[in-house]
Amino acid sequence: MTKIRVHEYAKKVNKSSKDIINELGNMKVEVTNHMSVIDPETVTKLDKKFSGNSRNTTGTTNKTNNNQKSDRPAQRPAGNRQGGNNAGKSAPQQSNSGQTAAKGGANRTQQPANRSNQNSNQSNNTGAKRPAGAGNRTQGGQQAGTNQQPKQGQGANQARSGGGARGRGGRPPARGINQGRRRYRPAVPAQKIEKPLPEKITFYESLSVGELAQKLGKEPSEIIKKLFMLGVMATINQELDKDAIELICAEYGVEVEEEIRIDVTDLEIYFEDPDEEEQQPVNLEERPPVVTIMGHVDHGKTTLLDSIRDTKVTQGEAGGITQHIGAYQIKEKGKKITFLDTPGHEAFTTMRARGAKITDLTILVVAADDGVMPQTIEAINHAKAAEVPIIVAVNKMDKPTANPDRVMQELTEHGLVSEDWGGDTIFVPISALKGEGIDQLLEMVLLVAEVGELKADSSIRARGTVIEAQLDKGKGSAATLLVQNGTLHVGDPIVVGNTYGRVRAMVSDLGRRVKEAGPSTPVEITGLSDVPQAGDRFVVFKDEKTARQIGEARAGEALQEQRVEKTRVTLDNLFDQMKQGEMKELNLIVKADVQGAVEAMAASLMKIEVEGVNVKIIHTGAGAINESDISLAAASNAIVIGFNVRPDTNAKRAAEAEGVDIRLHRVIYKVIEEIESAMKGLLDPEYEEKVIGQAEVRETFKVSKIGTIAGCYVIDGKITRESGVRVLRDNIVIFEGELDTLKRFKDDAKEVAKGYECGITIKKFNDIKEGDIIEAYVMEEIKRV
Ligand SMILES: Nc1nc2c(ncn2[C@@H]2O[C@H](COP(=O)(O)OP(=O)(O)OP(=O)(O)O)[C@@H](O)[C@H]2O)c(=O)[nH]1
Repeated sequence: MTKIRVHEYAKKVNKSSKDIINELGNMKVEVTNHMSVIDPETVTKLDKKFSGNSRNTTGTTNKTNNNQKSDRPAQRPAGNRQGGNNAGKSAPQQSNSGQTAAKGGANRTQQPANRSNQNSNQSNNTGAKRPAGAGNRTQGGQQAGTNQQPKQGQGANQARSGGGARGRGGRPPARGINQGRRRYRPAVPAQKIEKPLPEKITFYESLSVGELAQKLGKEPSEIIKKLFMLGVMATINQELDKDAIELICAEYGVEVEEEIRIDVTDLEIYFEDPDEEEQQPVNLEERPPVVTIMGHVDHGKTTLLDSIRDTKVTQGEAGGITQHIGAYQIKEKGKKITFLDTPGHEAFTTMRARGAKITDLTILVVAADDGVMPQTIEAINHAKAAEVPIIVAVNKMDKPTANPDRVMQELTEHGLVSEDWGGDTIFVPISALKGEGIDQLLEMVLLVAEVGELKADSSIRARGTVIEAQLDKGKGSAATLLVQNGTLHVGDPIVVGNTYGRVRAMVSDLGRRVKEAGPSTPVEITGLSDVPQAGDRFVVFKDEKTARQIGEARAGEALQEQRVEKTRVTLDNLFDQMKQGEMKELNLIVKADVQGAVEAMAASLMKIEVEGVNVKIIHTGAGAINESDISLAAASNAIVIGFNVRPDTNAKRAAEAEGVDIRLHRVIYKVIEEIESAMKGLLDPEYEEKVIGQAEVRETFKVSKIGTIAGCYVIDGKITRESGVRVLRDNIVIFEGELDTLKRFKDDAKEVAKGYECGITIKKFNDIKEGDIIEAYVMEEIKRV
């Protein structure tokens, strides 16, 4: 007889390699794996064991005396409900014999094959005693849960002593599960071929033990055992978390992937991962760059935009009457460039605040006769925060006072170093007024765009961003969209922000009706059910029904969200957000009275070290906190720190509207302390009461339905509509509550100052008398100064 490998022999006798390896183990013949060679002598022994197994159709089992781990097949055939039921209860008992159970696991999976194919030899008494003994089995199953798992030796004896003995304790408790699951199997099961393990399994959120077993092609009992060995007690229906799933799969060398279900109503997904059906952009082609022009007031942004449009748009587009739709497209050297024609960074940042990144490139206009100004710096920081490349257009070069070197010098301090000086920022001297240098500027735009490798696929359904939108008397809702990917067609079912519809008509920047618009093209569309907002995303869907569903769902969500305030970072919630892992970087904007203080503060703030969060200063400046600071803060989720400066009125209003946190200080170390404490979660908002004024009650009037009106005279400070009030009678507080109405003569007043008369009513209090003093107060947050 020639030498034969394990797997070859297994094939020959119609068994799995594992069976053979086990059998060899029982015979005390050592083999390492299925490739191991079996010597002829052993083969003969094996033959004795396996010979004629194909004739065996009785369902009896090959039992060896020392193979007590394989005692189970004899018990398995017809189903046993109790056995299954008991599985859970009995699982803990495995602890008595965890080792045995684990070792046995491998054998057990192959048992059915033994059962069907093997002729019984010296150990087949087990099987022989139970032809189709359902009764026995039921009992066995019931008892499995209540009996202790035997030690190996015991098991072997019990196996030999027949089904009954085994039923009382000869099987591992978890086997009940198998029995439960197999109750519909025929008494003589077909040969079981072990399923190959999958390479990878996927799951969503969690899997039950049963589901995991199914995915792995294993018996649940095997998984339960593995879990047990890992210290986890589980039942078949128990849900496993990601860690447990990964642990088990690692044991089998199977890869795990957690499925992330996509929220189809989130339009952002169509931008980040456009993996929606066939909508994956594959035919990527070059697309025109989208350019925003920014710069300080009066440095020539509008003039430049007009100059470019006038010189370029009309060329080759004779007859077109440019119309303002928020963006326009030109052609330079055969290539298109799209300009957003709302100059200034407000529009730019508003878009970014809404999560839309549409600008590929920024032209920073700096007047050569004026140099770098506060808004120039703001623009730089806005562009940097959005990671958009900057080309500097040094404007007004026609002026005799033009000093481009100064501009270059000053911009160096802000990280923009000209190529001439060894940096990588492109500077182009221009005169927007005279149209000089425009060609070079556009050439540079194309160059930077080329480096940026801007690509899009015009064959997919369109998606992009709203540049402007308004309600037009004649047209209804009209929105200028910038197509960022794909092609937009008339008739397309579209979701725009929280509204939807079908594109009824499209008008280009030249005022022409068009049927389609490709990547980077701005078009004005009509046909939406409502007016979207600038910065909203739009996505075209395959049919109107989907668009309507998603649009309506988004409108519903938006309504709900309106009620829930946006959670901007404030020092008070900073720690919570850090804890929730939402923040890794704390963005700060630092404004101070003098540049020296700005630098000192920025330097100290950068030194703060708190684990898990970095301080990033995204903008600094000397001077009052202005609206632009707030919009940058809102877009970048930053906190504004004012050192010896205050926000101006517009900034205050904007900060309130946007929920931007402004912290005002007069001592540097207090600023540092406050930020540090907030990062460590130590900051509690503190409030104190501040009395703002007193009014004396001179007369009272009782008016039905209104109650008592107190005719008062403000004797100190002022009374405001929002203040809390206390009623003092002979210096004793007799009531504390809220103002209801505050009137000057017949009109509602916001506040009434000292020396004036007013009428006051107090909520839920009518017992006002002449001579009472109404004290007004407000609760003020204590600024940590
Ligand atoms: N001499 C000269 N004047 C220019 C040039 N560009 C713009 N100007 C003038 O500078 C002034 C301001 O120009 P705008 O284009 O309105 O400046 P802007 O940056 O758009 O200003 P805001 O819209 O207020 O932010 C106007 O009087 C322009 O005529 C130029 O290249 N040369």
